[in-house]
Amino acid sequence: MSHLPAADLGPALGRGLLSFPVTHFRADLSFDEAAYRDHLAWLSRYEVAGLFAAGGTGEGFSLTTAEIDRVVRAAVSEVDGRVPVLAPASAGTATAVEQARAAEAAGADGILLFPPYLTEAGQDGLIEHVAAVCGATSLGVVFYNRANAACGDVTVARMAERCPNLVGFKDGVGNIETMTRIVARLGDRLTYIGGLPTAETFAPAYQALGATTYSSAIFNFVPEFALEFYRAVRANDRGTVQRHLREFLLPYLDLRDRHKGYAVSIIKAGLAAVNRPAGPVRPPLTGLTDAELAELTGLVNKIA
Ligand SMILES: O=C([O-])C(=O)C[C@H](O)[C@@H](O)C(=O)[O-]
Repeated sequence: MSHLPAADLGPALGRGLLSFPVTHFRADLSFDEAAYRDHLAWLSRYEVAGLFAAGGTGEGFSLTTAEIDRVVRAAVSEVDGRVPVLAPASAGTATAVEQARAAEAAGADGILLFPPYLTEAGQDGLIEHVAAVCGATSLGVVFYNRANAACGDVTVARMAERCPNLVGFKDGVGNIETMTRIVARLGDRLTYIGGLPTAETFAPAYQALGATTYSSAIFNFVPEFALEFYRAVRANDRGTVQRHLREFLLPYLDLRDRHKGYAVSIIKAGLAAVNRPAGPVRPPLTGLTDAELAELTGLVNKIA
């Protein structure tokens, strides 16, 4: 099975917007592969630089390893080589290693390495975690800096030195000094990805820090708007960026911030709002109320 060489993955991702599709569930919360594939086929009309299957927006944290494998295989087959497909490696080191190997066998082009759950860890432990996963695969690996895997510049430099196939750094923390330090220290060695919830909000600032791309969850349900916003950011078109922030993104954030976990739930609600339902979210997430869904539908209709 041919994969994108690890050295080519980072530059490829840096060239356009990144898609993080939701994972479709039936009413009984089982994976609805047909609906998922249909969604990817619909999104394939729009140009992106990479697709991250079963990411955070894809509720990868609520899937079993066997389900992740099914979702990744469905994505690989549906995308059919048009753009790189990245698969998650998550949880503790042993599970993440297993998932990285399974992703390579499934034909994915890269790995998004999530923070290990629950336990706190020091910087040396995080380096060992990353080295174990990178060492288990020939695929390019993007490190997801967030929660209990937040790293400083020296740590990231040590990871990059030790792991030639560590190709990307996706930031979900939002510390400007740390990002500045990392980009100054590592330069072009890594591709930098804005990866905070509703990454559009931070995109102009992240571009100034060196991130040419970001993960877009809203691309799931307003793909044209998401791409227009991305192009405006890349072109430094501040007028368009600020208008889109005022007209859609800021009221959207107000709705998203009403409840913990809504950063993901609101994406499935958005799909319901555009008549492309993706089913419920799995616990521990909860769905939006009917009134909130109506508000979101109103917002989406304003930019349609
Ligand atoms: O795994 C994920 O879904 C993410 O990394 C985060 C989202 O795509 C985030 O950037 C967003 O909500 O736009």
